[in-house]
Amino acid sequence: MSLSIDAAHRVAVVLVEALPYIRRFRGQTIVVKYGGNAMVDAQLKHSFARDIVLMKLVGMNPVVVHGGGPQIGELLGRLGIQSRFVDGQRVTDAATMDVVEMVLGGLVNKDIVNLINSHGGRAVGITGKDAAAIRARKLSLRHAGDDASLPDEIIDLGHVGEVEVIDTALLDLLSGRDFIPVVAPIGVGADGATYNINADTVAGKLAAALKAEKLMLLTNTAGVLDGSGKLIPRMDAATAQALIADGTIHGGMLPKINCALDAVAGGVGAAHILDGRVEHAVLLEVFTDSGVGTLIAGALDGIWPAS
Ligand SMILES: Nc1ncnc2c1ncn2[C@@H]1O[C@H](COP(=O)(O)OP(=O)(O)O)[C@@H](O)[C@H]1O
Ligand SMILES: CC(=O)N[C@@H](CCC(=O)OP(=O)(O)O)C(=O)O
Repeated sequence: MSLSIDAAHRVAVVLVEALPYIRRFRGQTIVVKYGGNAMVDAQLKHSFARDIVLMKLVGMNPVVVHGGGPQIGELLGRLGIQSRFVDGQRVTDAATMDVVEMVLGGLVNKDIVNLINSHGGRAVGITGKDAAAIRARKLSLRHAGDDASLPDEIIDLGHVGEVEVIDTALLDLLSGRDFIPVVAPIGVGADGATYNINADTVAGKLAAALKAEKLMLLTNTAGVLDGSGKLIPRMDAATAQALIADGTIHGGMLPKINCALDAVAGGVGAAHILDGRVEHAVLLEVFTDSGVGTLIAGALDGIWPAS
């Protein structure tokens, strides 16, 4: 492929404009949670893969964490296994766990690896079992009842896990050797048990463990919306808590906000909730001052301290 002089000139102008951003993020880790529409629409898939490859080429260290809830649901449906969610978490019995591991660690993970590699990247897919990168334990979900004098109800979600510790050795090795890690949100217990973990949660914990400069969570809205449906461009922890309390933030946005808040409290520079329906959402975030979507700033931004 060769460019005309006109096209090459346009490319040169753009590259020069991008230089300050490339310099700023060179050598920095950027964790991207990939899911929602960006993962099913063919055109968006290719634009996402190109963004990740370009980030790597200019010296950033992208680490991709992926979801796959709809894909798991589809195979469970074909197998006639019912799924039930409590607070956005899939109740996971042994048969469901097998399907989750097959779909996330197999189909979805390798599809993303293949996609990135088809655009010239060198992606390596892992689950949290590889090198025991994601050590997990069983999640005990607490539910406060209406009567505050009674103890919280503990809900058993089966093989759903929470992250105990992230071992970054393998991820560091891969990123350091120019590979792009693609991580499926499966954890492993000290006893070798397999755990199904919410992908947003894994992305947040991974970003903190890798001391990432940015955590980007792609979703299917413009970002976090206020009560009248308008995008909130910036948010601090207090505003987020107020919007959760009054119900403006609910459902699938809850784990995203919570993991974004955890990540910035854990030292990640900033977390962004981005519109995965927009082409090149990831690059738009990196190459603009104002950014796109909702920014939850961390201590490194100097806007407010991590709690
Ligand atoms: N305040 C809010 N702003 C934006 N989306 C919200 C808000 N509160 C709840 N949501 C819901 O959260 C959804 C995103 O979560 P989810 O569907 O789990 O995303 P994904 O599949 O991308 O992980 C949105 O589509 C929207 O329905
Ligand atoms: C415990 C739990 O619910 N795990 C999720 C893991 C995948 C995921 O989080 O995928 P999305 O990001 O596409 O929702 C699940 O089983 O669906």
